Amino acid sequence: MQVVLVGFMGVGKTTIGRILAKELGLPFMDMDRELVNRIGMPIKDLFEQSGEEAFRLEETKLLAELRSYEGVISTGGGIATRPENVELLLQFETVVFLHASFSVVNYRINKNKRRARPLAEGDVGELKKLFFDRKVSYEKVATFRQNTNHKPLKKITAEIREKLQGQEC
Ligand SMILES: Nc1ncnc2c1ncn2[C@@H]1O[C@H](COP(=O)(O)OP(=O)(O)O)[C@@H](O)[C@H]1O
Ligand SMILES: O=C(O)C1=C[C@@H](OP(=O)(O)O)[C@@H](O)[C@H](O)C1
Ligand SMILES: [Mg+2]
Repeated sequence: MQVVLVGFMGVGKTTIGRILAKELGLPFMDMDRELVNRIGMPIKDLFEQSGEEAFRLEETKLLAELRSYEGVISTGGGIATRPENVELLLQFETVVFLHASFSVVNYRINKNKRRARPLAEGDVGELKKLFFDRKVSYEKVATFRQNTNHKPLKKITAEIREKLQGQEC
């Protein structure tokens, strides 16, 4: 089984992916964590040293490698912005679009500063624009959507599992 989680920064991809994988008894891959291991530095440092494009190239390479990965994959929030990633994502068994309101993701990003997100460091207006601009690309690749606003994590993963089961029938 392949389950890929997409959605904006702070929507809960990493947190939910880890729990969902455990509940389904599947391996878990957080793409950002894997990329940090591979490039040997925090994402923020790569952005500063080599630019965002260098990160995007590594991200696409990893996504292509994961095409036959059996498990739960948490992507980074920018995954659906490149057309080549959209093509790849459409080939995975199930892609879940996690969504929440802008105020919720903005709150979560701010309380979670330690995990540096270079694209969230600027003006809140820019972040909001990115939030709305990216929505359409997540929709394009999604098999189904899952709301993560004001809900306990276990309830979110239970709802995803129910939708996954519904798909099998
Ligand atoms: N359903 C939720 N309710 C409350 N806090 C959440 C929820 N999902 C995620 N969080 C918190 O929001 C922050 C961002 O979550 P994270 O999983 O890193 O998001 P993403 O990988 O989508 O950027 C973390 O501090 C996490 O604990
Ligand atoms: O939205 C983005 O472009 C990014 C989101 C981050 O992942 P999360 O969505 O897990 O924060 C990380 O991949 C990188 O900072 C770029
Ligand atoms: Mg994450």
